[in-house]
Amino acid sequence: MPAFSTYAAGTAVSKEPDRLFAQPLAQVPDFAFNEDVVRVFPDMIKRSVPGYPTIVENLGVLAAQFAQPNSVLYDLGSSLGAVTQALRRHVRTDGCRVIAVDNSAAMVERCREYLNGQDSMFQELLPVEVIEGDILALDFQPASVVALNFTLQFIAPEHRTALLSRIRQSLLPGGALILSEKLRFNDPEEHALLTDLHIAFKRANGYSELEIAQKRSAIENVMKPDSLEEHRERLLAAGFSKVVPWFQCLNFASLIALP
Ligand SMILES: Nc1ncnc2c1ncn2[C@@H]1O[C@H](C[S@+](CC[C@H]([NH3+])C(=O)[O-])CC(=O)[O-])[C@@H](O)[C@H]1O
Ligand SMILES: O=C(O)C(=O)Cc1ccccc1
Repeated sequence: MPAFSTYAAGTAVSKEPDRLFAQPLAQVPDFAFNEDVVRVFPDMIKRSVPGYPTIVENLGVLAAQFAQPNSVLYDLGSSLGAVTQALRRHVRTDGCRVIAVDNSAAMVERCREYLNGQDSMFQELLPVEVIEGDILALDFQPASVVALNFTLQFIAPEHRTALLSRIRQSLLPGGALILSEKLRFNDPEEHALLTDLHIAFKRANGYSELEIAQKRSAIENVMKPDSLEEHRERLLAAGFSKVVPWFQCLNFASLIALP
């Protein structure tokens, strides 16, 4: 059995530092998961999302509790496959396989390279299929675990309930959806405080005021966070029976939703 200990152990991910927003831009384009982002993505997400390494690693631990024999585990919006790799480190249930899906060609190409690298080193890993496609158009197979790790916030708000309903319908008894998101807060003071603390987190991770401001304007049209209450109501409306938050660090949280 390979001795994995930390995020992405086993296959070296790119260590290129994120300086995408370091120079003043005449006009900040909308954020897109393109080649430039792919090159710096591991550094960007770790320095931007408080609790990200803890969420990813423990998502594997949680998934191992819900995985059912001979079922599919989905990693939706897989980016470079960090969640898929955590599933491979922790899930030992017989006959499970992972389907990772992302609609960014650049992400999918690099993700396949990482996972193929692992496959060639270790034989006993869960089989993985990486699909380049839109999760809104996915034909779901019966699944025991579905991970939406910071992906739903990039889906147009009007499509979110339909997507969650389709996920709910594909979930097997005993399975779970694990949903991680940036949160907004209905209470303006709470929202302002946690936003300021998130900015402090980014500053402490070496981002300048300019980088923070330009990244903020790049994501504001493409990433639309909801409140915890909105998530809970939408998940219940989509047919989930129980919603249990298991992690929050500043304005980033992860929930377990049970069928
Ligand atoms: N409609 C869509 N269909 C498929 N993929 C999509 C869609 N919309 C966006 N994406 C993809 O969702 C991913 C969101 S990043 C997930 C991090 C990863 N889960 C991680 O744990 O490292 C979150 C972040 O960067 O904050 C990107 O790779 C998009 O291409
Ligand atoms: O950077 C931010 O402010 C975020 O909210 C998180 C994020 C992380 C990576 C890509 C897009 C957004």
